[in-house]
Amino acid sequence: MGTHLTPTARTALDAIRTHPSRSLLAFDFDGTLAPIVENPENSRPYPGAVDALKVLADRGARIAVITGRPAEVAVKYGEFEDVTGMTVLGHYGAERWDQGTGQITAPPPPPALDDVRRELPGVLGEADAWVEEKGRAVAVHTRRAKNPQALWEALNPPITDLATRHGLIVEPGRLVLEIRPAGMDKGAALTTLAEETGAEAILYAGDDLGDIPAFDAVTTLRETTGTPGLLICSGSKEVTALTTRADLTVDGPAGVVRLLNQLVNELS
Ligand SMILES: O=P(O)(O)OC[C@H]1O[C@H](O[C@H]2O[C@H](CO)[C@@H](O)[C@H](O)[C@H]2O)[C@H](O)[C@@H](O)[C@@H]1O
Repeated sequence: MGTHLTPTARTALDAIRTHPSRSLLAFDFDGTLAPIVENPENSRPYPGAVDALKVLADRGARIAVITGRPAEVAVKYGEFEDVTGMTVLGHYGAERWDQGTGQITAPPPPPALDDVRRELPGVLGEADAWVEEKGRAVAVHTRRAKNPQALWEALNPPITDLATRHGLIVEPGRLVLEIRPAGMDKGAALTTLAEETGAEAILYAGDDLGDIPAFDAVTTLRETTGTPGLLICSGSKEVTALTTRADLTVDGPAGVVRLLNQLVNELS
């Protein structure tokens, strides 16, 4: 694996192989562990993904998923209950589930979301969009529209305006515009977890724009603390922004699982 890696990425990979118990392996969910599907409620991990995570966790690696999903939903869809010591950070890090306790911590949803919910139908009008209710956020999906990308682009300005008027932000993603509170992102979430675990090597895998802060966090940790990091892009035609930042681009969730299995086979 990874014959053309940069020196820091190579160091990270070697460290993970040699000392999995000192490593933090963190993953985005949709588009990285789980293939993209039309209906978000049907999203499930690629076959073999969770089995590979279980083996790595049993070898002592700290496994995390950092997702835009509510933590409870990611744990349920991912069937992560048996991955030893795993942490799921939901809503970009605002929520947390730990396998050890089975507990979820989640701050209350921002009251401004109620106003957004009231005004959203007027903003969407007759648009062929689907609204996902997420508790601490609402996501407007265009994947099932006749022209998904055109609708996404048309809805971006009015949805951004709606969010801004209510002190919220828009998280753009793969044919989705999510209205959510500011103040947390996957970079801050990953940095906190890296500090908490004292990880000596980090792997992060993601596919979408919301993963860029996590990629940046790994880069910063490499530069400031010297922690070796390996950045994996779960490649797609929909998002190309991560490929230039990644050490390795693989072929979507199938490629991520291939890589995990390779890692499992290479553990010392
Ligand atoms: O941070 P993630 O784990 O990548 O979650 C981001 C969003 O993922 C989901 O939407 C995406 O996946 C759907 C299922 O494959 C797909 O239909 C949709 O087009 C994608 O944008 C999820 O529904 C969102 O709530 C998450 O924020």
